[in-house]
Amino acid sequence: MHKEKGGKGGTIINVSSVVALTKIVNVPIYSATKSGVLKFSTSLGNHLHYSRSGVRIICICFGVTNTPLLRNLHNVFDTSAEPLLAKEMKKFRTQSVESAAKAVIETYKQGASGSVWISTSDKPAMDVTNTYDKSVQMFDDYVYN
Ligand SMILES: NC(=O)C1=CN([C@@H]2O[C@H](COP(=O)(O)OP(=O)(O)OC[C@H]3O[C@@H](n4cnc5c(N)ncnc54)[C@H](O)[C@@H]3O)[C@@H](O)[C@H]2O)C=CC1
Ligand SMILES: CC/C=C\C[C@H](O)C(=O)/C=C/C=C/C=C\C=C\[C@@H](O)C/C=C\CCC(=O)O
Repeated sequence: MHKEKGGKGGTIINVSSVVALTKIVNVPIYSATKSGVLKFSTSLGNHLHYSRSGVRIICICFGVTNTPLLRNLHNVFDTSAEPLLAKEMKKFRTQSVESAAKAVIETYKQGASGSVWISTSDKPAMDVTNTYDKSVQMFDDYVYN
């Protein structure tokens, strides 16, 4: 896909989770992987890369979605975390896969490279790039000033 490698550009939509954006702390490895996806996407989607590659990189963070993944959670995570996990997950309205699919289409139509989206609780997909950027900017201010 990379323009400098003879490709025509394109779009990659990476799948992360609301665990990467919220205070959920009881699934450390899962959180690490989803945070990695988020940071990888925002970094690779940056205009410096995008202007060369022509490949738009978008990250979508799903809330609890009614897929087979949810149907057998026993022994997937640390079993001691299961009760807390069950409690955390009840805070979300489980959304349909149709809502998740619509959200992916919306991000494909509207998403800028490096953008971050949330799809949760059957609500329309929301572009949260500005909020995400602002939170990062707050850390930048602390680190660089
Ligand atoms: N269901 C949910 O509530 C949420 C899911 N996600 C993420 O969405 C993504 C998809 O999850 P679901 O559709 O819910 O799960 P799922 O378990 O329903 O589907 C996962 C699919 O990945 C395939 N797969 C597994 N390992 C593979 C491999 N090594 N190579 C190729 N394919 C492989 C499986 O065969 C399966 O079809 C995951 O990254 C998950 O972490 C994120 C937030 C919420
Ligand atoms: C508390 C989470 C609530 C909502 C987040 C969101 O809906 C979500 O991402 C749901 C995920 C459900 C995942 C179910 C199974 C995952 C399987 C593996 O990929 C787990 C990987 C590592 C487990 C080890 C660990 O993190 O402790």
